[in-house]
Amino acid sequence: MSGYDFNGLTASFDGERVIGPLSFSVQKGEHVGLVGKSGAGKSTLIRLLYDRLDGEASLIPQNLGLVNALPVFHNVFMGQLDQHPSWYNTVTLVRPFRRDKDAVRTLLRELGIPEKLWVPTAALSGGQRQRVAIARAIYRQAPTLLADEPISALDGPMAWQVMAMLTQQFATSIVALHDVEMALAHCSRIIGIQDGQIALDAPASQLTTADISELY
Ligand SMILES: Nc1ncnc2c1ncn2[C@@H]1O[C@H](COP(=O)(O)OP(=O)(O)OP(=O)(O)O)[C@@H](O)[C@H]1O
Repeated sequence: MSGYDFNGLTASFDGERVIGPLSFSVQKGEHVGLVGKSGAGKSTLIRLLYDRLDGEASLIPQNLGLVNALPVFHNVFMGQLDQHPSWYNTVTLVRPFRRDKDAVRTLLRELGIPEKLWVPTAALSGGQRQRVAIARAIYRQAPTLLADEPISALDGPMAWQVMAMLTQQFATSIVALHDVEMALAHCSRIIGIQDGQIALDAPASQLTTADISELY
């Protein structure tokens, strides 16, 4: 894979255009930070990109998409559901295999919540739930990450650690971020969205927070 060409992206709600038409390319190895004010269209764009990548990407949606009644282990394992035969997934629901338990426990340890392995996600805090969705995305082992505000519920040091982990684990990423400084520190390229259009597209190394603040 050398990268992705996204052409003619559009989205409308109730007949009103909220994205595009816009086009851009992402090279393998790029870590793109999507920034822009609330309502600019970042979440809608992430969903469009996810549809275009058709299963090739790991997704961390803003609403997390966890199954509250199931333990953390099973929520993380879901990242690989489509990579196993159905008998394997059925057995895992009742009696998970040791190698999967070990792999998920290791991930949770890196994310600071190893003791939550068998806790239903309904019983977790917002930041802990967010880390379960992050673990599920990493567990999928896709080459590319699409994430919508993946660190919004994490405190400073954990948010920093998770962003470093995500850019290390995924060869390529496109991540919507409210935190402009975090985007500048962890992303190689910044795309600014304004009213559903690309208003800024530049290497992070050439931008300051003041450049980006013009979008808000
Ligand atoms: N399901 C929906 N039905 C109708 N309008 C929607 C829907 N989802 C999003 N919109 C509209 O589309 C526009 C873009 O929304 P979107 O959630 O993509 O913005 P965003 O940049 O991700 O905002 P935030 O930073 O607050 O998450 C907004 O005007 C919003 O009101």
